[in-house]
Amino acid sequence: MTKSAKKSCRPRYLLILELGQQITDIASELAHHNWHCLTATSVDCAMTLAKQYPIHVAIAQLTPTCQTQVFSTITRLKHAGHTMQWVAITSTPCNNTTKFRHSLPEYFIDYHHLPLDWHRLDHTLGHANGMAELMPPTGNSSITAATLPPLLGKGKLIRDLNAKIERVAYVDNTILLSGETGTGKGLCARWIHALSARHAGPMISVNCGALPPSLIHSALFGHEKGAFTGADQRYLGHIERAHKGTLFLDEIADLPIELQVNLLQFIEDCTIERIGGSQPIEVDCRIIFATHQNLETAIEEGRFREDLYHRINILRLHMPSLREYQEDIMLLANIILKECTPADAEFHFSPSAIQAMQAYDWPGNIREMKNRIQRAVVMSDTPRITESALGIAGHSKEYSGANLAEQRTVIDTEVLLRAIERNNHNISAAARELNISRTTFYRLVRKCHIDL
Ligand SMILES: Nc1ncnc2c1ncn2[C@@H]1O[C@H](COP(=O)(O)OP(=O)(O)OP(=O)(O)O)[C@@H](O)[C@H]1O
Repeated sequence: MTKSAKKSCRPRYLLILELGQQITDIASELAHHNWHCLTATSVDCAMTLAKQYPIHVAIAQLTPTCQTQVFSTITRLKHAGHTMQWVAITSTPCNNTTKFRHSLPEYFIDYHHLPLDWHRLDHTLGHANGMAELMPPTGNSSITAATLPPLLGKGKLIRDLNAKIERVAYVDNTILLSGETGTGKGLCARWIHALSARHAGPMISVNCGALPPSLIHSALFGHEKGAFTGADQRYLGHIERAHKGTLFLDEIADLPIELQVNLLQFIEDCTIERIGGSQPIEVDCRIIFATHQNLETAIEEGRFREDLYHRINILRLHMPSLREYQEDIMLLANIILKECTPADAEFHFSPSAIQAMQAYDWPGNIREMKNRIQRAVVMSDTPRITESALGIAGHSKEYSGANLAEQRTVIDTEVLLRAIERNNHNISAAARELNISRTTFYRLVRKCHIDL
């Protein structure tokens, strides 16, 4: 028992995370050292305990089989604002062959291995607990941008996707992201890199469709001085520059078929050769591929190698198009509107704009939504953003067969809002102008959900 623990009569809570096989019985031993141990065998259980008890320190039993779940549980607890200090328990000392060795410093302040020296472990935990008690409450402030899920949305589709992204981020495998343009493949790749053990290394993004065919080989693999006319110095290609980090190859279906062989070879043996070079160069990077095209069709059309497809199609994440998560459309639109609104201004969507946005197909997905809202904010003369300002008039239910009651509400809302604006928010004047009583005016305001 540490001196501080003897002096204090407050209980010291310790969360023990056991998601895989138990390495050793920590709880019974540490109970003798004045720790109030709370064992969690699932992420939900850990979340519940973290909400109920003032836990400053936690232990995770870390084995190669449960490492991914452990890392993602720690991240989820962080997302929820639970910033306890973590200590790992491993069965053997970490060395060069331990798979999770690079991730340890990311998540843990220390690790102890079997056979455990209980006094040393108690000292580590006591020290962490004492220091944490001195810290001011942080709320969610310790959550960095990199650990917050970037894909906006509260619906099940996006929540599941965010959870899957977290899960794949911690393993070092190749990932394939598919989905329409503007669905957030680039955003997702950056987030995976930020969460991964390679986050301190470079993140190199290459759009395979944007590189001129004559330069693409050298851009990816580099060249030696004098390799071809104009090669007046050595050039390190994108792949080599991604060493120790992440290589994001966007629009992979646009990579010329001859280069797909070189890429496959690199994926197989992790070495490249610069053009004009004679030495294989080892490159250690994780590759994330993305495509908005259907790779299966590209194979049928002879534009994509089947062997490369099988090599990259192992961990695949599909980014849903915006129209697939309708329930989140207004949540996203309001967040984007807030981001675009200058500090001294205020904007809101008109009811018919809301209907039009919900009825619209969004072929360009969130990128299109961002662009439309940004343009509307710049061009609007009034605080009210209409479907015309968004450039999607004709998609609202007003025009697409909504029932009479819905159409009346849309019209009433427009009329009321205009009257309120014209009369500088003087409700009596607005009611007078519309030739209705104040009571009727307020009833209509309530029916149309207008926020006065
Ligand atoms: N689910 C999302 N949540 C928040 N922002 C998003 C989401 N999806 C896309 N965005 C935003 O939309 C824009 C386009 O995203 P991004 O470039 O990642 O899409 P993409 O799928 O890679 O598109 P492309 O296939 O055209 O390269 C970015 O500004 C990004 O921040």
